[in-house]
Amino acid sequence: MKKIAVLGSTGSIGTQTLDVVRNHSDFLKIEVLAANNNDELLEQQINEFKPAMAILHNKEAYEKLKARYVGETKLYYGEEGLIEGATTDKIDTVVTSLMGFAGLRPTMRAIEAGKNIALANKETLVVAGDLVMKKAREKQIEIMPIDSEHGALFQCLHGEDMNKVDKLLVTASGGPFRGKKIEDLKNVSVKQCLSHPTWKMGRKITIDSASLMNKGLEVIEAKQLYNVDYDKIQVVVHPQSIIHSMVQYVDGSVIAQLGSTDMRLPIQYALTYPERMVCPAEKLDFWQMKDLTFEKPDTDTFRGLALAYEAGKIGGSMPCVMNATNEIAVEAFLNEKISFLDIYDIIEEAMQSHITLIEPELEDLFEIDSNIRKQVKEKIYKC
Ligand SMILES: NC(=O)C1=CN([C@@H]2O[C@H](COP(=O)(O)OP(=O)(O)OC[C@H]3O[C@@H](n4cnc5c(N)ncnc54)[C@H](OP(=O)(O)O)[C@@H]3O)[C@@H](O)[C@H]2O)C=CC1
Ligand SMILES: CC(=O)[C@@H](O)[C@H](O)COP(=O)(O)O
Ligand SMILES: [Mn+2]
Repeated sequence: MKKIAVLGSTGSIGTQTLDVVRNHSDFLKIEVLAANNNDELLEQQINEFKPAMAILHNKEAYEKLKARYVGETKLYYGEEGLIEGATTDKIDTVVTSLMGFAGLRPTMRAIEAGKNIALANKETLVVAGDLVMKKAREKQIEIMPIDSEHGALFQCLHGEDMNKVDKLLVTASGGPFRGKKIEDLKNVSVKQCLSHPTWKMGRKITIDSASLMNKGLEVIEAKQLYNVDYDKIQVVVHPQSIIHSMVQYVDGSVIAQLGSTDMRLPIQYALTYPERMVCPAEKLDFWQMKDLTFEKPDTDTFRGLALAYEAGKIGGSMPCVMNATNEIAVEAFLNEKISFLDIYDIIEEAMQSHITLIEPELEDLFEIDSNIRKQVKEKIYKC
């Protein structure tokens, strides 16, 4: 029985992870659940899965739940609580389905405690991939990708010699504004940005998909997971999102992984690997399938991808700066404080004024992240 902590159990990936566990309860057991604010949904999850521990990051939400809860699950709060949940002896695997930089410390502490990671929280690898991967090697734990592209790459690379890889081909839907030009994007609304053409996801990643920043974060995530140079990672726009990614080998062969747009498939594979188990995700029907098409990304219009390649190639503390700025800018866009195109300008400005720290330690990254957030918030909310 695999014993699991789900950090971010009330979100898009978290709830789909619980569905996977529901379907394979003979193989997977939830021992820890954690969320930020959503005490009501967390309580329902506690009642269904009866974990040993549950955590709410937000203390007020924890106090509300604590006041009414009478069951046996132990309740915790705050970052301390998250770390307790990510490192407890009661689990062997942590699903990191939290959103953003908040995932970094619990993930790192889980690795230090020898837990395997099923990783959805790409921001962790973007900000501190060198340190995280080094610690994972030291502790000999597995980091299994949940992100659909990286799960696909894992399958396409499986058993192959990395020296024979010519390119990782990371597919992108292109988002809701594919084909649009800068002029068309000046006044796009939050609602327009949140209507992703193929995937149903949390709000932050959906905005990242619209700006192509999600693809940029994924390029850095791929570099960290598979140790391939940036010039060997190519993004291919594939609007149907049927091919989740591909690997081109030196002989010209391309191996692709295909599937329906249902995250339960990569989540389940990350949790049951090397087993393949039945999954309720819709099966592809090649008799019904229409065209599969491919395009080059327009990085002049959707600058998120270009900024991420730049940050990734510079390395050190630069991806941390890009990520922190993006998180604050996306939040401000969702709160209608800035326009969609402002997101790019804010990130670019922060990157230009940052002096890169070449080999940052974890605590350096926490300090840089916190300072950048403060600076960017001051700029956005003053004007
Ligand atoms: N959604 C998807 O299909 C995909 C997502 N990912 C990645 O997975 C991660 C999660 O995305 P998604 O599920 O869409 O996000 P959601 O916004 O839907 O969910 C985020 C979850 O994290 C919780 N959370 C946020 N901050 C904290 C915190 N400080 N402590 C504890 N819990 C916290 C939220 O709790 P609460 O509900 O209480 O706010 C919620 O459960 C992101 O890194 C994303 O890039 C990757 C590939 C696909
Ligand atoms: C489902 C998943 O893995 C998302 O990260 C997805 O890739 C987002 O779609 P885009 O290709 O539009 O960024
Ligand atoms: Mn993805």
